Formats: sequence, structure tokens, C-alpha cells
Amino acid sequence: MTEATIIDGNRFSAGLRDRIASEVHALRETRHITPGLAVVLVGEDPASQVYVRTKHKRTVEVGMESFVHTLPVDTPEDELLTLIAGLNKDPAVHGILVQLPLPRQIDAQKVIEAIDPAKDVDGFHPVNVGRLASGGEALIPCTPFGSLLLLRDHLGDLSGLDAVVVGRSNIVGKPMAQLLIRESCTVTVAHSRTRDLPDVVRRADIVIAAVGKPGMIRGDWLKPGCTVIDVGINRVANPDGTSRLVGDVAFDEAVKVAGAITPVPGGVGPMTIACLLRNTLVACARQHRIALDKSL
Ligand SMILES: Nc1nc(=O)c2c([nH]1)NC[C@@H]1CN(c3ccc(C(=O)N[C@@H](CCC(=O)O)C(=O)O)cc3)C=[N+]21
Ligand SMILES: [Mg+2]
Repeated sequence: MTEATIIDGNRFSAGLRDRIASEVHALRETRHITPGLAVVLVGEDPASQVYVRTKHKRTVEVGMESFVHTLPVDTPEDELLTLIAGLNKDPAVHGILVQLPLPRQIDAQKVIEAIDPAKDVDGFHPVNVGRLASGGEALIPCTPFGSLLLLRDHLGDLSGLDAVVVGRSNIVGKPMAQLLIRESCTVTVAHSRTRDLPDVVRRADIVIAAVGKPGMIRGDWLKPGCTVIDVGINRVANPDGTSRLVGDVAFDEAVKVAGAITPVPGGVGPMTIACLLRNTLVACARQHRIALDKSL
């Protein structure tokens, strides 16, 4: 039996970052505008620190300005809200990302709603959530958008395909379902209370795995030839005490059944960061009322 095509998110995201870098270069040359991204990290969670460092590096690489704000873990909510109010007003900042999760004294929803929707490059503000749902000019959450770019690249037109999204989070599952509806897929959203999950997944031409449980989706749940997008990023321990990243899909099984699959790492993860840069560029252009190249 032939094995699934491995969808290379590292390669695709590198190409997207190149196209973004060209646009940033053009903005700087012709308009003297440099897109700026502010990332706010509260606390010292090691995984979050790694993500923020990677985002900073990629932001600078494409020629944008990166402003990283690191606050102590016991920062009061009102201090974070004051910082956000300043970033909302700062004309050098076109995009704002507050790294999640936040410490428990801080109400994440309140923080998200304090960000100017025009600078909300995560696409989590209710204005952007609403615009995505009702067809307006939204900033779209990065992980679902990156997943969609990989799907379109691999499958072309998605219309009429059966898509099953496993997971109903605000950051992946729900916006992913909205995007797939927009692509004219027939969309099912499954979750922890879904009955007969393997049977639901077996109907899918497209499976989006966004549950946060390592290897939960098994090879024999898949329709042969389907396309699998694995959004999971789970760190698991090896027998020798080291650790490795695995997705929500049992990759070694799935690769024997699926037509195509994203690996972890090297699949959706790098697309998330590339789409964050894309959103920052889009937000910057809209704030300056500049039209962007459609190929982005
Ligand atoms: N407000 C907010 N927005 C986010 O977008 C956000 C967040 N909070 N909190 C944490 C999660 C996680 N996240 C990832 C981004 C890139 C990789 C990534 O590039 N992963 C690489 C490997 C990374 C590694 O080796 O550790 C890969 O999958 O190949 C992973 C995870 C963004 N997040
Ligand atoms: Mg869920």
C-alpha cells in the first residue's frame, strides 16, 4: 500500500514568509512604513518563552519591528490592561498578541476585548469572531487560517467535501469550522461528548484534529485517502527521559491510510507563525488604507 503524502508546513510557511518579506520591503521603500508586532508574555512558562522567542525571530526576519513585553507572573490585571491601552494608541504597533494562557488572576476574555480589533492579529476579539462568522473584513485566527492554506494548496477547491473538525475551542475548532463553511465544505464539529467519534471521523474527506490529546485519533478511524490536518502539539516523555512533540493523530497508523497528512512538528505549527506575520501585514495595510497583493 502507498503511504500518505506528507504535507510540508516548514516549506510552505517559508514561501509565505518570503512573500511577506517582499511586501514589507516594498512598504518600507515606497511608503516609509514598517509593520510592527507587539507580543506580551505574562510569566515565565518555558514553552511560552520558546514560542515568543520564535515569533520575535521570524518577525525581525521578514523586516518587521518586534516589540516584546515580558511581565512578571503576578502582574495585576489592570496593569496588563494599561499596557494594552498604550499599545492600542501606539502608531508603531500594528498588531498585538497577548500570549495565552494567562495567569489565573487575569481574565483572558477581558484582555482580549481590550485589544483594538484592528490590531487583534490573533483574531480572538468578538468583533473579528463576528466578522468571520458573518462575512466581514476580519483578522482570522492564525492556526485555522494556516491549516486552510495547507488544505487549499494540497486539494485545490474544497467545495462539497465532508470536513470533520474534532475540537470546539475558540482558538482553533470554531474558527476552523467557519473557514471550512466559507469554502463550501459540509462541516461537522465533533468534541469530547460526541457519540461514536470513530464513525463520525470515518465520513470525512478532511479531518482537522484539534483536541490536545496525544495520538487520540487512530488510523482505523480514517477514510482511506482522506486529508488529515493535525493541529495538536503535545510534548510527551520518551523512555530515556528526553521528550518529543507529537500530534493528536497516531501518525504511524494514519500515514498508512490517509492520502495526505501534516506531521508534528513541521506541519501546522510553522504555518501559525507565518499567518501571524501575514495578519500583522494585513492589519498594518488596513490601518494605513493601503491595498495589498492578493497572492498573500
Ligand atoms: N495569543 C496566542 N496566540 C497564539 O498563536 C498562541 C498562544 N497564544 N499560545 C500558545 C500557542 C501555541 N502556538 C504555536 C505556534 C507555533 C508553533 C510552532 O512553530 N511549532 C513548531 C515546533 C516547535 C517546537 O519544536 O517546540 C512545529 O510544529 O513544527 C507551535 C505552537 C501559538 N500559540
Ligand atoms: Mg475541545
